[in-house]
Amino acid sequence: MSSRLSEAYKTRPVHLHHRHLDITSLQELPDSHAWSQVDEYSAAAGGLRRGDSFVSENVPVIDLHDPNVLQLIGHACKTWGVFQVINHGIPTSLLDKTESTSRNLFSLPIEQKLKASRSPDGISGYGFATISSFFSKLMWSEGFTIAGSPLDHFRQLWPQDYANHCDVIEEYDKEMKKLAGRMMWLMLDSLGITKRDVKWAGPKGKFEDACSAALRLNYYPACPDPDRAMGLAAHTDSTLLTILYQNSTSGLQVLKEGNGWVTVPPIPGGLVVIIGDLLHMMSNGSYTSVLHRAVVNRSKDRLSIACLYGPPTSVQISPFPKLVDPSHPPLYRPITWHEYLGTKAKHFNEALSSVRICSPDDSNFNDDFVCFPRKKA
Ligand SMILES: C=C1C[C@]23C[C@@]1(O)CC[C@H]2[C@@]12CCC[C@@](C)(C(=O)O1)[C@H]2[C@@H]3C(=O)O
Ligand SMILES: O=C(O)CCC(=O)C(=O)O
Ligand SMILES: [Fe+2]
Repeated sequence: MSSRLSEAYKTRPVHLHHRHLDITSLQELPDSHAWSQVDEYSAAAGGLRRGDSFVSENVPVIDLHDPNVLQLIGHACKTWGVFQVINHGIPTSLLDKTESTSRNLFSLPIEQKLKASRSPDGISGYGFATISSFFSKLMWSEGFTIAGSPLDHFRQLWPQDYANHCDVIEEYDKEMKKLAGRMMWLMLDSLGITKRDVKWAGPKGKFEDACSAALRLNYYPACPDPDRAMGLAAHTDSTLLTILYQNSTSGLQVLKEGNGWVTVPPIPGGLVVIIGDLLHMMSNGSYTSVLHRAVVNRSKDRLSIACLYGPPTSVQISPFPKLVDPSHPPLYRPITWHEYLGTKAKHFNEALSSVRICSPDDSNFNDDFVCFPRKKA
């Protein structure tokens, strides 16, 4: 796995002043984890509050063998910014093995997990999501990020049998990167972008070896008071795209205009594809980087594995010239992934609008501020 991504936080360390608490055995929600605002954004998007039931639209499920796959993907990217894929070619056995390694990791004693903690200027290791620093309350989840080789951290976690767990994670990373490269072309194709338009897609034009990815293992224990807790706060991903495996417990929700928060139900063997901020910029705003979050529940724990896929960290990302003309001026200034991760660590959900080109007569200019007002828990 590439370790270039690990450089991104060296100049902008993310200090988290939270104490680690073993939340798995708690019978009550401690004040440190009690959120007063769990339904932010919902009213603005025209939806109901958590717990209210109403019929809403469903996140598209796309069969990658469907003859209309390009149109289906293009439509999903524009209207939802998220979809699920089936017939993607990733063997169920690999998904099962990776889930089993992740479960094994999170079931280790807290002292053991803390031996593999993420450092403030690092990306890899056990610890809170980087966005935790924006909230006064803690999230009801544990996480482990892997960028580059997992070997050093896994040796700390499993001194005896780290090798097998490393093999599983490395195989998963390799397969996910291949699928992400394939998804990239399906999404770009449906925008009319060809290999000639993407100079950094690597020698074979398949994004392989050119792109970086980080894996984030997320674990959400069952929660004694789920309505006042937050598994992972609403955010967009700072990626080109994210491929998410979720086990059979639901919890992922996306914000959809006119519907509010919509649950992405787990489907056997399915994988969720989430458009990130960089693809939003490259498409000049036509593909939506969707605001999403993870909620928790009282009876079941939940596990998800995100492959956060981005371009080579020092390539300038900007709207494709093909998608720009006098009536569609570029909406974003060029930025590298490295710089954008730093911007996200500083501005969180306002990062995207901070990269937006300011034009006084652009009536949409303030849209991002309207959609993503920064909220404290
Ligand atoms: C490459 C990355 C994207 C990410 C920050 C990270 O350095 C590694 C973890 C990623 C993650 C996963 C959970 C949500 C998120 C917002 C976070 O805090 O850590 C994302 C970050 C992101 O997309 O900005
Ligand atoms: O656990 C989930 O469903 C969401 C995880 C996520 O959004 C992330 O890791 O970026
Ligand atoms: Fe995410």
